[in-house]
Amino acid sequence: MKKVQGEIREAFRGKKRIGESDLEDLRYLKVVIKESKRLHPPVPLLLPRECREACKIGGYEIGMETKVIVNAWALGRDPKYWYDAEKFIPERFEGRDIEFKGNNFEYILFGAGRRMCPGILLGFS
Ligand code: HEM
Repeated sequence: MKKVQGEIREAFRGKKRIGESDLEDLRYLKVVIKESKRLHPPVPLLLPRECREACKIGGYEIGMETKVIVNAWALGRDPKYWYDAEKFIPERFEGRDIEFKGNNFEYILFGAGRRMCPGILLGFS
């Protein structure tokens, strides 16, 4: 909290007006938000999806019309992908290119692929 407050005060000191582009400078705030969302994804079980055709994922046979629910909450806390997974450590995102845009499957707040959330820029930009 102290660190992120310090960053904000430093970035906006003496400024009378704050615009959206000023937020780009708040790098630590951004990783704090990312870390909060890792531990507490707003949609923890994403949306249920149904398979249009049979497939195999991670060694499991998934039949046609099977409902699949992705547990984003568990992925965000999986020690296979995150060190000290249960701890709040925003610094883990610093200098690493982990985004929520659907390419890092351990961090898929908005889903992934063709049916991922179209509201992503409204929800988290
Ligand atoms: C923090 C905010 C939000 C989160 C975490 C979120 C998360 C999600 C997730 C996980 C999905 C399912 C993606 C998948 O199955 O791969 C989804 C779908 C969707 N979201 Fe969002 N969403 C957010 C905000 C919004 C907003 C602001 C809008 C619209 C203005 C929106 C519209 C939709 C729609 C229409 C779909 C269905 C897409 C489809 O099935 O093709 N979402 N969202």
